Amino acid sequence: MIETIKLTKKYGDLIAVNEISLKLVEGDVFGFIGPNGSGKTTTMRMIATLLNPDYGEAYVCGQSIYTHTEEIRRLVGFMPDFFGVYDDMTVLEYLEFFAATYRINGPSRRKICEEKLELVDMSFKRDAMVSQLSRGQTQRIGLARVMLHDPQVLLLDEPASGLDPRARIEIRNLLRRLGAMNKTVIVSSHILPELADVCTRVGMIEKGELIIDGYVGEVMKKARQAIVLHIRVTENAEKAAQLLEQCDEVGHVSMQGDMILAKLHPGTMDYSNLPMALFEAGYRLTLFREEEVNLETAFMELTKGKQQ
Ligand SMILES: Nc1ncnc2c1ncn2[C@@H]1O[C@H](COP(=O)(O)OP(=O)(O)OP(=O)(O)O)[C@@H](O)[C@H]1O
Repeated sequence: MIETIKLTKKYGDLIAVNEISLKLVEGDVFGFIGPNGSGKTTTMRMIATLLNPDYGEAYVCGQSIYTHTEEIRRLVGFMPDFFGVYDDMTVLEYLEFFAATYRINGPSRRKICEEKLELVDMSFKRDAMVSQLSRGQTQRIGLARVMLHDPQVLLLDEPASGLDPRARIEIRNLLRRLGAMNKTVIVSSHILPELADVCTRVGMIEKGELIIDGYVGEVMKKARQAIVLHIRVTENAEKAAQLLEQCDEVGHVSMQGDMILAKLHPGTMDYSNLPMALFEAGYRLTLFREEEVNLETAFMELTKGKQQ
């Protein structure tokens, strides 16, 4: 659905996007994560044919961004991070106006607009003035707008920025629905937890370079190369830590307050000896569990050393 090959954009000496290669298929909801200025918008604008790359190639549904601009614009719905709305219109008029620009005419136009309003849970505001919407409601109308022509690919630039927690949850639910509808979605954010539970795939961009890219499961697996145990004993934690350090399974031990963090050697899965060793030395355990690997800890682990 979307393929980029060494996609590159420079602004003078600055390499805003540096040889990004990506391949996304139908139903992929790709969380594009990176700090401010890392190149997310620039990448999306190139895929949307709004900006010419300096080097590299991108295809949307098999069509090149260089030769099939018109076709790609029909296939893509791009929601920029900032977009204007026309104040003196009702919500429905606003959508009908944009539907007309997509040449959606006749009786189907109203129906399509109402369907998209339904999809973003905004039917109850169909007759409200656009100027009277909250920021979250405006974002949702923006999403309805980019879906009017039923694009196969959605490029959503920070759709949840500036929204309250409830509106963020609604955007997440909507992203899930889009994936279930077999759309291909790229959604950017500089906040990882915001996207962690809705994306099927994640990529992290730093200074124009894609430093991690993979299906959520793969990323977690990569990060899980070494199990970390969280251990707490009733007393003499420092001594217990020293004892653990002598065990064959353990690679590195550190303290976090009164908790011992024991990182096992990569690939070591069986650590059943460790509680035994502690018991036999007279320690009483109050905690013994594996550190949970969620997407956030996975990223922290995998990007160690890659970010300056
Ligand atoms: N038109 C331009 N001229 C010069 N430099 C630009 C231009 N557009 C973007 N840049 C630079 O390119 C880099 C990448 O910008 P981009 O907007 O793609 O980042 P981003 O990851 O989307 O950031 P944010 O999270 O802040 O939206 C930044 O250093 C930015 O200053």
